[in-house]
Amino acid sequence: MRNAREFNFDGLVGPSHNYAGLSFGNVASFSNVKSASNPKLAALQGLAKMRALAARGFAQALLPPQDRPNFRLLRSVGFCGSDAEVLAQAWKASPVILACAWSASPMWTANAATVSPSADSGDGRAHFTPANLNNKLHRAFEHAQSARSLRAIFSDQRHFAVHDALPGTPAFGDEGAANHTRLCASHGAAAVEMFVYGRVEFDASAPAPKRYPARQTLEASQAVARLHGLADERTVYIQQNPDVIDQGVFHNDVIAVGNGNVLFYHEQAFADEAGGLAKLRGAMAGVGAELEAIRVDTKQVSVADAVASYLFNSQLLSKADGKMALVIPQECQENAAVAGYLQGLVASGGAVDELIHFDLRQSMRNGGGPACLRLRVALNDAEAAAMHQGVVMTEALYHTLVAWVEKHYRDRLEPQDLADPALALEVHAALEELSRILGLPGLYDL
Ligand SMILES: NCCC[C@H](NC(=O)CCC(=O)O)C(=O)O
Repeated sequence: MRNAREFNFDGLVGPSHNYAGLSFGNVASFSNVKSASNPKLAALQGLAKMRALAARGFAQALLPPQDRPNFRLLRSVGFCGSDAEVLAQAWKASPVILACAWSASPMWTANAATVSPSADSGDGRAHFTPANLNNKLHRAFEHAQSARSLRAIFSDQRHFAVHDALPGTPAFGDEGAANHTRLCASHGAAAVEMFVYGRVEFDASAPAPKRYPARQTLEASQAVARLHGLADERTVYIQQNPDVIDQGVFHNDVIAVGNGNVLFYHEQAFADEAGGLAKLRGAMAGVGAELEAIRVDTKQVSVADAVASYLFNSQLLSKADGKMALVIPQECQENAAVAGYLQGLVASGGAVDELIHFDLRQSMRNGGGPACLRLRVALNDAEAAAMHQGVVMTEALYHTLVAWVEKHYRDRLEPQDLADPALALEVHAALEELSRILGLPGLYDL
């Protein structure tokens, strides 16, 4: 695969972004439950990141938000009547189910799908498997629109295959690219695909967390690898350390990030660090790449500081000069241990020589950092030309979307606002206009 570039598809934050405390095991989601959110600011913060990275020459695109509230979900669990009546009944009977139907969680596109570029797959096409996200009610229905959006953008079946999500049952718990990393010599070269799982459904003796749920199973990772036709010798499965899941590391991308031949990770990330790295090194030798492991010790940065600052939920981006930039949330600079560590990292002469930081506070308060907000899709020139162009970030699209956000988004949402039928009408109007802006007329089933 020549001339490949890695596109980052950031989630455009939807107009119903709110703090509902829906993600047990995600510390930020739980600590900010029922506080007031600012959807307008959230969307503008996300757009500012996309614009800045596009302006730096990184390939940048977006995935659209999803239709909310999810009336199909609300009606399927017995709320009935007009839309306004459905909202009123749900608010009275179960505000938490109502919040699930409103969640803007599709903004975290690292969980939208797992992606295997054409250089890795069995049939020379780029493969996408939307994640079923079945561990959480508010996320378990995202895959239908994720598949629809991906099929609209990657519609050319000569180049792309978008699968259906895995069966939505605990054995196949799948959280997408948040637990998946490619390690390779360059984006266009065949890579080793590393899948990190939290538990094994059919092996009761395998370690598992005790306090918080493990959302990704080995069985799901293996199924995705099969669907994508990945070669066994280039596929590595590594178990996440169950103790860090119990400390709030609900996805591997909260404690490790990889890019090119670099794996940046915390010493406690994996159940068997030495064994996992040996498997990676062996597989990478087969694709002519040598692993550069950047290991952060607990005495440098504790797991608690990693979770609070989201140091590892950063984007590692390859620059034209061969070095890498680390895209971090500003919380990293507000944490003394992490800020000190990062200063040393960029001064060390290693792969990472630049820090780019963003204010993503609105998303961070729900446990989503820079890496959660993006889905990586490595594409060669022919594939990049074949995908829908209306989602590629440009200065013009940025300004159009800022005006669209200013027109349609509220700057404050509190729990009781989710019972307001006017909000549902506002969201529909916004999404209808968005599908026109993006040039995707059939994007939503409105
Ligand atoms: N990759 C980051 C995902 C963050 C996401 N948070 C949430 O869904 C919080 C929603 C809320 O509590 O309102 C999650 O935990 O899956």
